Amino acid sequence: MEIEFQRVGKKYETGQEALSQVSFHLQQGEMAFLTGHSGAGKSTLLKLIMMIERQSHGKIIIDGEDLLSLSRKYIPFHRRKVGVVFQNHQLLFDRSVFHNVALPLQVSGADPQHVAKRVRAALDKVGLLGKEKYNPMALSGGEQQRIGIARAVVNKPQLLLADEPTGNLDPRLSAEIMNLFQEFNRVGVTVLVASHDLSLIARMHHRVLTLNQGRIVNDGGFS
Ligand SMILES: Nc1ncnc2c1ncn2[C@@H]1O[C@H](COP(=O)(O)OP(=O)(O)OP(=O)(O)O)[C@@H](O)[C@H]1O
Repeated sequence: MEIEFQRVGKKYETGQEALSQVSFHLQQGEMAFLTGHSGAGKSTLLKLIMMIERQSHGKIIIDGEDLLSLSRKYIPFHRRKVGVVFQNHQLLFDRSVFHNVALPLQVSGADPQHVAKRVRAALDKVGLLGKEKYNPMALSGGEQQRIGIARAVVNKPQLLLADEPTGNLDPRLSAEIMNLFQEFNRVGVTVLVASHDLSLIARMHHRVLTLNQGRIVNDGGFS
């Protein structure tokens, strides 16, 4: 899935200008990192892609569609094409690993056999197939994050977004999580990861978009 930002700005109702004149183009199947100081606008940029927020200026084209031209009714369809991973993985601790991963499919009304097949395939990809019946609470932080990733990919999204997905993890687990993203990218998924872990980003050798006070100040490879 292709993403294009053309001079995008976002001003919140509070008057806070979170993004300004942001332009970039992420090709179908590309992987990139988004970095910058706290408050630089990383989460806002991801929220615009997910249509949780709407831009105040400029144009966002995703999968050939101008997001401003999409009506409210279309938002759930748009979101289904995008998998999202958060730092605090937002798991339900009163449900099993299986049910946590199944959630997005159940919301879209898929039949139970299809759900079971997709959930197992997603758990297999993140190395948690043997733990489907566990309560997420019984799993380690790294494993919990992998449940979040399985849930993000269970719909087979063409685009995977992550907001500080390694925030609470040690360096080894963080590298494992990043490798997982890389594997999804290898099979054609477009991946955009917001992170402030510069040393980890440097080791991944992907494109890096750097935000500073809402503006892109660098766009390039990490040398
Ligand atoms: N809903 C909102 N209403 C008003 N201002 C907001 C809102 N969300 C974010 N902001 C402001 O917009 C700016 C960018 O915030 P954003 O969360 O996008 O940054 P970030 O780079 O993701 O930061 P962090 O790494 O701390 O999560 C900040 O000044 C923030 O306070």
